[in-house]
Amino acid sequence: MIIMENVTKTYTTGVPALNGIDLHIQKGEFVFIVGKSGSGKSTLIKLLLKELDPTSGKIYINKKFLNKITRKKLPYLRRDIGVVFQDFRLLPDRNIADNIAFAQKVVEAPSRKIKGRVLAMLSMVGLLDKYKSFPNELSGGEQQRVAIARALVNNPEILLCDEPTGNLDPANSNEIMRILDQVNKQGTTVLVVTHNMEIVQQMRKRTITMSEGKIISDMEKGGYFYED
Ligand SMILES: Nc1ncnc2c1ncn2[C@@H]1O[C@H](COP(=O)(O)OP(=O)(O)OP(=O)(O)O)[C@@H](O)[C@H]1O
Repeated sequence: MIIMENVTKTYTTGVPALNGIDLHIQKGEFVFIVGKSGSGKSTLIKLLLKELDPTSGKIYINKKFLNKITRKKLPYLRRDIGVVFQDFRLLPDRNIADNIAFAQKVVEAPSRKIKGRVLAMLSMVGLLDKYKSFPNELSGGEQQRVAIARALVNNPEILLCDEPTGNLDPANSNEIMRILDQVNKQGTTVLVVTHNMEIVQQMRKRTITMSEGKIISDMEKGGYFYED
């Protein structure tokens, strides 16, 4: 599903942000990626989305060889991957139903199908009654639930979350994790970058620890490498 082979990324500054990453993630896994600030987590996410290309090494997603995907074919890759960010990134001038529908319009789904899918997604994140609200009328936790609904509306095989609970209090963070767990149990592969070690401990999922551009531990069920 996701394969990285000896992947290196060096920015123009010359510092290797990723240095020899070997990573295999199977379909249906739930994986946390943790590590100190600057350890290379966001760079790894950007490579998976092909926002950046590796300096060396190979990346495959769903058997697609990312190194060889042309810019023109990028939308096909992006259909396989939903993304959720720390800062939600909703469109402020559209209500939440339109925020979610927007992602479907981008892939040119028929309008009847869009409506049904948007309602199904809103129901999944428990926000059916708020479909006409605008993002600024929702709490942070609710906005993140909308962002998850938007990321899943095209039924991607993979959901990438970059610090999804970074702006949320513990109760909202737990609710987001409950939804991500449910999404994973329905078959979506879920990858979560986080600094929230409490959540990592509670969830007991595969946890990869990065340090200085390398994977320094890869443990089942919430084990991670303590670094100080
Ligand atoms: N655009 C860039 N140009 C040059 N160096 C960069 C760039 N982006 C990141 N870096 C460097 O690459 C390294 C890895 O950064 P990255 O953002 O991937 O870390 P991170 O683990 O996601 O950090 P954080 O937890 O703070 O988000 C750091 O040394 C960072 O300074």
